[in-house]
Amino acid sequence: MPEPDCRLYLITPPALPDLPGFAEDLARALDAGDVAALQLRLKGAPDDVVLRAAAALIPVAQARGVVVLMNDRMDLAKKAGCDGVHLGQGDGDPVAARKLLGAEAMIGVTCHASRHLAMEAGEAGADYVAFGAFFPTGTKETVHQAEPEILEWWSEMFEIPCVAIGGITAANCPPLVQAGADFLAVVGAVWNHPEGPAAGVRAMNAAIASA
Ligand SMILES: Cc1ncc(COP(=O)(O)OP(=O)(O)O)c(N)n1
Ligand SMILES: Cc1nc(C(=O)O)sc1CCOP(=O)(O)O
Ligand SMILES: [Mg+2]
Repeated sequence: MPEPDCRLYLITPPALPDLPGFAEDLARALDAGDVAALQLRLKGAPDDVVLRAAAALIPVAQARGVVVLMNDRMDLAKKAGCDGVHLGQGDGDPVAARKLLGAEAMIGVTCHASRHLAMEAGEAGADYVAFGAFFPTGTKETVHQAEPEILEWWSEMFEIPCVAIGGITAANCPPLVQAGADFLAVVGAVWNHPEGPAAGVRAMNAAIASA
């Protein structure tokens, strides 16, 4: 099947108290539909916990053609054998990440709601720029609010893909898809879906396809 223009980018819940159980949930979620990428985002977890999670989850994702990015930490991305890293504005330099992880690595950069940050990230060699938060979210305290116009502007001006993030659900995502988001990054819409994560992936895929 051809890949859709806009794809789902899944981020792990902030903590994984039952790693074997989560690995099974992840496999079921990825088997339920189209997911382009998985980000390991275990905020505040010790390095050994993150590396153990990576060792359990990377094979599940990669076996299904899903690329795996480490959040925040280019050093752990390298150690764990991730396909790339997602860097926030305080998480390190994309140029240094490229040097460490190599030409094939996927490097994403948080740009909040800033055209300037996005152009800077593009010049630094980012493989995607991420804008958000588009909607209120219970996953993280956010201070920046983005509007769909920034996706429209970016996708008209630049070839580098853009990711939309923050409170995105099947119900509210159509304007982001229509504005040109290449990826929708979600936590709650999948992991907190009332019928389970597989249903969450199916709902997001259906909403993207009909947007
Ligand atoms: C795809 C994607 N976009 C944005 C973020 C946020 O990154 P950051 O601002 O560094 O915040 P934390 O995620 O580290 O709390 C992201 N993780 N992924
Ligand atoms: C990790 C993250 N970064 C954001 C940003 O705005 O940069 S919003 C966010 C949380 C995304 O989780 P959910 O899909 O549950 O809202
Ligand atoms: Mg970060």
